[in-house]
Parts: sequence; structure tokens; C-alpha cells
Amino acid sequence: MNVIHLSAECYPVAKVGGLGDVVGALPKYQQAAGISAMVVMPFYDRKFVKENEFEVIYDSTIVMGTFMGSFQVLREATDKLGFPLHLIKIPGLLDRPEIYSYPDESEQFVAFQIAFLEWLLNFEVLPDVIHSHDHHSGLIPFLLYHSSRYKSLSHIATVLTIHNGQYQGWLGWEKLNLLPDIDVWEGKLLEWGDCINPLASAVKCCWKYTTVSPSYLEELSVNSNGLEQLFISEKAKGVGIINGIDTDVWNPSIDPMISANYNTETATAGKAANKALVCKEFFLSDDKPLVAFIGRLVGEKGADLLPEAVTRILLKHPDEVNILILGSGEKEIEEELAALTSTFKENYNVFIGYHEALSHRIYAGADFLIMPSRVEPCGLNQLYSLRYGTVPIVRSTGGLKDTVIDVSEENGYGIRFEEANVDSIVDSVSRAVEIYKNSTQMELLRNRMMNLNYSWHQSAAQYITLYNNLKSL
Ligand SMILES: Nc1ncnc2c1ncn2[C@@H]1O[C@H](COP(=O)(O)OP(=O)(O)O[C@H]2O[C@H](CO)[C@@H](O)[C@H](O)[C@H]2O)[C@@H](O)[C@H]1O
Repeated sequence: MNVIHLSAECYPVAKVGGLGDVVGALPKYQQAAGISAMVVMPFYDRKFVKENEFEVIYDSTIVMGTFMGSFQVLREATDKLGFPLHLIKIPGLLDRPEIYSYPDESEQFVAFQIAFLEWLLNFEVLPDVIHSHDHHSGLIPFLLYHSSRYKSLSHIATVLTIHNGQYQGWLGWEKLNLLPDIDVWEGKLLEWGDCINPLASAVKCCWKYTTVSPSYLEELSVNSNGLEQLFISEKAKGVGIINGIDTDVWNPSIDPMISANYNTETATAGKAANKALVCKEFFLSDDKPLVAFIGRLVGEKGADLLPEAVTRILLKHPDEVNILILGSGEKEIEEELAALTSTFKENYNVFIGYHEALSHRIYAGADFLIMPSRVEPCGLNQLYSLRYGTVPIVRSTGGLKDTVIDVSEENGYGIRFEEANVDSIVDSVSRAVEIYKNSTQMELLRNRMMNLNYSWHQSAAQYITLYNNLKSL
């Protein structure tokens, strides 16, 4: 079995969120399970690329509408990520530092996909499966099956994984000329809602699609930013597979980014040492429960609820709890959260920005991690927090519902709430403040959480079973 993953992100080359974590880990665990898996992603002018050795293994020309230019495929020389990593470089389009948000983003991702297919035409041994991740490579199934140029590749199976159905990569029909010769009679397969919709097209054309948790598969039929009817009609092709975590990277007993390493046996002392340091760094005392939030500051994550929730929590529990936030995203939320530091100097702090090492220090040092997400396809933060013995406080949705059991239930270890609103956040943190007072219970919860197994081994095996079953379709 030979699989190619196509993605805009892959940790540690380029990561904005969970997509990077997954694509940086899943192929490694698939290799370990005995299949051949590699990653192809756009070239970014970033630290990892500058600091590692790459060799040009393919050099050709790409035509996309009126754009014509050269492209190269670069392969990382040592397979240091545990799988072959390839970058597609297109001078003028795919050679920039940022992953997203350029005004010509559509052209960038279309060019990425065309260049990949052009390269694939020259493979001696073709892959069994092309596995697209999110909308950035969502046009691949359509192009494989409905473009005369790629007819010789049209027997290859395609799988799409939806990490986030909110973003769909919409293109106006005027951009149709970017695509190579396509069968215009099949143009409907590109469309959803009067425009070209790469995510919808991938769902229609792929052999199978997966979501990153079973609950998210159900939720897409009810809430998917306009694609609900599509998910209802294509449900039979969908499979929910929960994400894993890369325990080579997320493991408190060896994590080089945290100050004091610890394991299940040494968790109480280890976490206390990490907490003391992180609290010192943010001018907080370490004698109260530390509740943290890490993530993108967007409505989907419920981050807009945080300013009012922080205010009400700290007024309700004066000097009983500390809150620390790490995130970046919508400017208004960033500013509101930053402004609260002058109101609650003693018990609150925030770091606006993206900081990988700090996130590890907070997972290790916090007592609780809050995720008031409106939508959470899987969520990795709660899985990292479980691994680091930090009690997750989560809204009951998507993957959070599938991975966190409330303490009130048998063998529970987290705090769950139903509604994404400020009242529920405040009530849940009040529950956390009470639980924290009982150190024996905290110890028991830590033990329970750290003994859970959310490593990639099981999930990687489920993907392999899915690939094997494609043969019979
Ligand atoms: N400011 C910051 N500094 C440092 N690190 C930060 C950070 N902001 C976020 N992170 C990190 O980014 C990752 C976020 O992953 P998530 O899975 O929680 O969310 P995301 O919405 O990006 O992913 C989407 O894809 C993933 C993968 O499938 C799904 O789990 C998820 O539900 C879906 O929304 C974590 O590794 C977190 O630590």
C-alpha cells in the first residue's frame, strides 16, 4: 500500500493549527504500521526549510490559465520526519513565508494541485491512494476523474479528510480557466452554491471521506457552513476516525520544551514545578488553580465568549483562581483579552501570538484547560491536556464529546458543559475551583487521564483498514 498525503500544513515544517499536527504525525505512524506514506505540501520560506537539506527531484513547467512558470519538487534529504517529505516550489506563487491569507491564495492552491498532478504523470510507480486534507487539495479528485489530461491517473483511489468544514476554499466561476482541460458536462461536480467549492467537490468526487471524529461526521449534516444537504446525501461515503497524538512530541516525560519532565508516578510534583515556572513567567501566584486557554481566537473556538467569561469568573471567585490565555486570531478578541490585564493584574494574563514552546509549558503547568468551542471537529488540545495531566473543561461537541468523560460519570476525568455561552463557562470553572480543593481527587484524575491512550497507533490502523477496503469499491 502506497499513500500520498496532500496538505497545506505539516508540523514542524509549517503549522497554524491541528491540521499541521495531524499531517506531521499520521504518515509516520502509518509507516510504522507497514505501509508506505509520504507528504506533499507547498514550499514555504520558513525556518525548517532553511535549516534542512533538500534536493530537487523534479523540475518542470506549469500552465494555469494565463500563468506559465517553472516548478520544482524538493525532497527532504534524510526523511527526518519519519516519512518522505516533498515540497512543491513555484517561484512567484509558492515560495513565500506565510501559509495562508495572501490575496491570490486560490491561485496558490490551484497551482499546487496542478503541479502535483503534472509530477504524478511522471511517476514510475503510481500510488494506490491520494489522501487530500481539507479544501486546499480538494480539487484533486475532480481533476483526476474528469480532466482528459490526467486520464492515465484516473484509476487511483482518493480519500478526503475533513479537519474543518467551515473553510471550503470558494472560487468564483471566473477562475474556472485556471483548471486544465476538464469535462464541462461534469462541471456540476465542482459546484456548490453558485461557485466552485473545492471542499464540496472533493466530497462529491472522492471514493471515501473521513472526519476527525465520529460525532463530527453526524454534526456536518446539521451544521457545515452551507454543505448540510451535501453531507446528508453523501453520508454513506463518510467515516469518522478520531485523531491521535504524536507521543514522540507530546510526552511530558521527555518533552524538551517543558522545564520539569514527569510521568504518571511523578505527576503531582512535576506539574507543580512546571506550574511554578509558568506562573512566575506570567506574574501569577501558584497557590490557586490555573485555568488556561490555548488556541485560535475565533468564534468557532468560542473565543469571543472569553472576555466576558474571564471578567465574571474573576469577579465571582476573587483570588480563588488564575486564568492564562495563549492565542491569536480576530483583532477585536485579542484587544479585549489584552485590555483585561489592567483590570485583573493579580489573577489573569494573556500572551497574544503563536508560541509553540509556550503552549507545551502551559499544558504542563496548568491545572485545567478550557475549550468552549462552538464547533470542534476533533480537538487536539484536550488530548494534549489529558496526556499532561491537565483536566479538560470542554463544551460537549464534536471530538470533545467523543474524548472527554465528565467527572460525574463512572471513570470520568473532565468537565463537560452543553451550551457555548458565558454562563456555562462560568459554572464549569466554578466546578473546577471546587474540584481543585480536593487534592486527592486531583491526583486521582491526573492518574486516570495520563493512563488514557490516545496515541496515533489505533487511528493510523483505522485509516489503513479504510484504504484496504477501497479496493473492493
Ligand atoms: N497561539 C498558539 N500558540 C501555540 N500553539 C497554538 C496556538 N494556537 C493553537 N495552537 C496549537 O494548534 C493546535 C490546535 O489544534 P486543534 O486541533 O485544537 O485546532 P484547529 O482548529 O487548528 O484544527 C482543526 O483540525 C484539527 C486536526 O484534525 C482538529 O482536531 C480540530 O478540531 C480542527 O478545528 C494545537 O497543537 C495547539 O496547541
